[in-house]
Amino acid sequence: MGLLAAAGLDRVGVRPVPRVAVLVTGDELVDEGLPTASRPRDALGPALPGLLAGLGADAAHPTRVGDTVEELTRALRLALDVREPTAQVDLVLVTGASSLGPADHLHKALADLGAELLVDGVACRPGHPQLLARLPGGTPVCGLPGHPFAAVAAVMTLVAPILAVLDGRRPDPVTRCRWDGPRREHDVMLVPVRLIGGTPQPVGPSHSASLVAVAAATHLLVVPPGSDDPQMLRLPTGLVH
Ligand SMILES: Nc1nc2c(c(=O)[nH]1)N[C@H]1C(S)=C(S)[C@@H](COP(=O)(O)OP(=O)(O)OC[C@H]3O[C@@H](n4cnc5c(N)ncnc54)[C@H](O)[C@@H]3O)O[C@H]1N2
Ligand code: MOO
Repeated sequence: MGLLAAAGLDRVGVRPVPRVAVLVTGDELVDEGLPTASRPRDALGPALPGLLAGLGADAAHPTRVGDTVEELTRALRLALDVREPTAQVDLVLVTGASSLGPADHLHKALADLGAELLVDGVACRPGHPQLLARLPGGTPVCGLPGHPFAAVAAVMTLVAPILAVLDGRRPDPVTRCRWDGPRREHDVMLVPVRLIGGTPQPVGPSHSASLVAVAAATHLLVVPPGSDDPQMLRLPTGLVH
């Protein structure tokens, strides 16, 4: 504002920050205490608002949704059925329901709502069970994998460009680096790294179920099969702060 005033600009165009509804599925998830193998802590409810804020979006309070198609369909309807114009959402994210397991109900819920499926799976690791659909009113829905690092990878590659468009921003220019680290034979590999002296260094073993490596990283490398000059995506600080 100070810069605008100093430049003598009395009128400027503004856009509202894109609003995102986050629906977290998973009856096995717990919200306090130490996790066990069968009862993991919900890591995405706490992680996504900060990560999305770092990408320029407002995702206030994630909603926990039970693992039935009826509950998910109802939650999607509720997220969209907001009368107050300033509270309407521009994008809906659903975690942990886009794969093909018995508790993965997003495909069915979207079909019941008459949504158009635009992307159904992406050839990347982690994060392949991600999807993009458009609901009849036009609102986009992204399905994010339940594994926390896989979900962050999907946010950085699928959700971030959608937010940039909703926000009227140009996509960030593509930044590349040299890379002689691991890559996959068939899928794009997403590797959390720290930039040290301009060179990307992997931040230890990264597993799709763990946020440890990506929380310590500054960038995510997008390494296609056979590539030695992958694209670097800068991770917003919101993931760790
Ligand atoms: N039949 C198939 N099954 C699976 C496939 C597949 O292609 N076919 N892909 C596997 C991969 S890879 C991933 S990733 C997962 C993603 O599936 P979902 O998105 O449906 O996620 P869930 O199965 O619900 O969860 C996976 C894992 O992550 C834990 N989880 C879920 N939500 C959270 C959260 N908010 N915080 C922390 N941890 C979470 C959940 O308990 C599971 O352990 O699908 C595979 N299966
Ligand atoms: O998308 Mo899954 O992460 O590849 O574990």
